Amino acid sequence: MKPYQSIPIQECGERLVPIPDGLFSLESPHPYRELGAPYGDRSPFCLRESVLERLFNAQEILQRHYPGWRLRIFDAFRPVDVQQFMVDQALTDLAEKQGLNPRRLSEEKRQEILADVYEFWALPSQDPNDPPPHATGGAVDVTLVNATNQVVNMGSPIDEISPRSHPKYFAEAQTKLEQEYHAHRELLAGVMTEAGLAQHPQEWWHFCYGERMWAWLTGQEMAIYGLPEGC
Ligand SMILES: C[C@@H](N)C(=O)N[C@H](C)C(=O)O
Ligand SMILES: [Zn+2]
Repeated sequence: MKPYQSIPIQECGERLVPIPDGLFSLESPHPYRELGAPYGDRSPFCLRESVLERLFNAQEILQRHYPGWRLRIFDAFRPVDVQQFMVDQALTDLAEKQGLNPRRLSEEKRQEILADVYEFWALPSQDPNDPPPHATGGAVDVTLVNATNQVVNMGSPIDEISPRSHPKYFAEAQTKLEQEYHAHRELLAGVMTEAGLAQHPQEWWHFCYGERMWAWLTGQEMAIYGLPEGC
C-alpha cells in the first residue's frame, strides 16, 4: 500500500471535461489505445476542469520563456480497467525483457516482477474509495514540444521502469547532453508546479492535482477527487 492510499476523499463533484483540440500537443495515436486497452467510448484526453485550467496556466508560463513551445499530453484520464490492462502489459514487458514467458512465471517470480511494476504503476483497485490516480481525472502524463513541434528530449521515455525515470536522475550529469536532459526536466517540473500541479517523486512526466497523491505530496488532509461521475 502506498502512503497516499490512506488519505480520505471528499469528492467535490467537479466535471471531467475533454481537453480541447489544438491548444496542446496530444500524443497520437494514443499509445495505450494502440495496445488495445479497453476504453470503450471513453477518451484518455479528458481531465477535471481545475486540472485543465492548471495545464493552460502551465503552458502560458512555459511560453513566456519559450515562445511556441507547448505541453505534449501523453495520457490523462485512465479508467480502472485500462489501469489493469496497462499493469498486465507492464508485467508482460518486464518478463519478456528478462527472457521469461509471462504466462509461465512461478508465483514468486510474478510477485517479484509485479513489485517492480508497482514502483511506477498504481494499483488498479476496483474499490471506489481507492481509485488509482489517473482514474480520478486528476493526473496527467506530459512532456514538451519545441517551437518546431519536435518532442524535447528528456533522456528517457515515458513509462520506462527504471531509475532513469526519476525526475532528478540527471542532476549530477557530467556530459553536456545529460545536462540538457536535466534542464528540460527542470523546465517541465518548474512550469507545472508553478501552475499548481504536484510531481510524482519517481516519474518526470507525471503530475497531479486534487487526487490523493496530490493531497499526500502537498500536505492536505483530504483529496477532492475520487472516481468522476459516470465513469
Ligand atoms: C506509469 C505511469 N504511466 C503512471 O501513470 N504512473 C502512475 C503512478 C499511475 O499509474 O497512476
Ligand atoms: Zn501518470
